[in-house]
Amino acid sequence: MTGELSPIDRAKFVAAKKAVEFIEDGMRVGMGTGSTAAWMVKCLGERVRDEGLKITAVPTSSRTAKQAAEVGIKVSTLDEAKWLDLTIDGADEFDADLNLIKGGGGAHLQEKIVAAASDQMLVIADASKSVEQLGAFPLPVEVIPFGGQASRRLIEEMLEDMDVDGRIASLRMNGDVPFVTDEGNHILDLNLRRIGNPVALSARLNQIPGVVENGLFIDICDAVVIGHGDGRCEVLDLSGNFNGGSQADGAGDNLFSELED
Ligand SMILES: O=C[C@H](O)[C@H](O)[C@H](O)COP(=O)(O)O
Repeated sequence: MTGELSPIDRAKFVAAKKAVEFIEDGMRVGMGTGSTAAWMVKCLGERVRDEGLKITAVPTSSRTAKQAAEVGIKVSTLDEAKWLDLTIDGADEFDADLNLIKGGGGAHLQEKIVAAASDQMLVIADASKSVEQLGAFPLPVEVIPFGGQASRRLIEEMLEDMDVDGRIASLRMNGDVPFVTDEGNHILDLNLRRIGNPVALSARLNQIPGVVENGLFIDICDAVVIGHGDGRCEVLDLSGNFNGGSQADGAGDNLFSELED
């Protein structure tokens, strides 16, 4: 099955496989959204099926809920679970402080709510997501459809005031119509190129009335499992909970060779 994977999918797979090893029986687990998180859902489904692992699983999107059902994972809502032990999710970019850009798939609102309600957030990513400075990936901002033009103008004025590089907010489209999130909102993508002060930018964006949430995850992520195309993975852990505190451990692990079917 995994033998036909491209290097990028192999990297996502090994990161996901490694991450689900941290899930223990009885845990309440948040399941992220996206192509990397989809591997995690698949690997988790295998543990549920093969080991009888018992978990409370909370999806971060309708897409993930559907994938979970397909692999036999019963899902709960965050309100039913009340609080989570661990959330595993992908990211569009991460920096050395483990600040993130998320929302490339438009799911960052539910993802941020779920991650914030978790004791730990573990990100899974291929090595290309590692950046020195956030911002090359367009920053997603979820806005309510009402007054969308005014919100866009307020965002662009705020970007000008902050003197950032790119000041255009592009409405994300789905063919000929605006993309609609699970919460019925729209997404504006900010082409900033580099984000000098993510803390200030995030705070100012969220002060704009029509903004629901932006895709900057600051001080939320505890560790990143980084997958490589050759099957190696490593854990960048600032929390000490995932590899005993070293910053990059397991760089020599080749999970892919162990796991190839
Ligand atoms: O809205 C989508 C999520 O934030 C994803 O986790 C993020 O875009 C990364 O997705 P992928 O794993 O497909 O690159």
